[in-house]
Amino acid sequence: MEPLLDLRGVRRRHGRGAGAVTALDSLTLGFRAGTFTAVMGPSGSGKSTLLQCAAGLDKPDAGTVTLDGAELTTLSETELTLLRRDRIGFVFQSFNLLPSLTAEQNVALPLRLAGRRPARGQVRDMLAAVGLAERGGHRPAQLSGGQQQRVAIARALVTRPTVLFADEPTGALDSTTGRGVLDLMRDMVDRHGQTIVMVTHDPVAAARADRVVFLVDGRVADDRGAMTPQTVADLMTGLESGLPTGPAASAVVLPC
Ligand SMILES: Nc1ncnc2c1ncn2[C@@H]1O[C@H](COP(=O)(O)OP(=O)(O)OP(=O)(O)O)[C@@H](O)[C@H]1O
Repeated sequence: MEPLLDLRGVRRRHGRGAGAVTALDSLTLGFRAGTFTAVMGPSGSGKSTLLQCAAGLDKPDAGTVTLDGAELTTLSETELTLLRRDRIGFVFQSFNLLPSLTAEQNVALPLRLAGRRPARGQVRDMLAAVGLAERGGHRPAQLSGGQQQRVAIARALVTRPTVLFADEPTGALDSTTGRGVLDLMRDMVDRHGQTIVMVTHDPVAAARADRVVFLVDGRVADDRGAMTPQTVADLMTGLESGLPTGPAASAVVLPC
């Protein structure tokens, strides 16, 4: 099966001259429809840059990013804006809800920005799908962190995006609340065939995914199917110390 999202030879450098940093180094990765992928790696390994390039929020210096047949790197700014608006959902660690709007208004925002009047019940159904049917009239300050992240997920999904990107979606939540948000994302994949790519530092979160991709220095150091939290943690320890450890050690490809 062709990947729904395909990055080929993606290179992204930040800064100029001697201080320039290679965040992504000829990275090639494909993501199939209806799968939940976790992206892990040491700090500075390029995880956020990967998400930003894949979501059309940042432009690679070289290589291609293709989303459902559309080659992002060839699109004009206007075309890219429309593609991001209609086909990409993004969830951040810090929720990024508008504080003056109710949960319902926050969820309706992407539709309104697209000039679309939400269909009757569309926003309420989305809030119900994330377990917040009764909270539509609440403002973010009246909701817990976990509830705010659910609103952010509802807002990201209301346009029925091709891919949902999540950058540390549980990073600001306690473990119980975080588990609830992960249950929700898992459910979106299992029941609705949503494609999700999530950056996380948390082995427990990564273990909820179908696949775990490990980055080191902007390259894929390992790429696995579903893993246990312990195996993820062992692999991460090996990558962070620069030495392979644990049962997964034989598959770790360390950078030269
Ligand atoms: N706007 C920027 N300007 C300069 N350097 C940047 C910029 N964004 C990222 N970098 C550098 O690019 C590299 C990759 O950064 P990135 O944020 O993608 O890594 P990350 O794996 O998401 O890190 P973390 O886990 O700490 O969030 C790092 O060395 C970072 O310092």
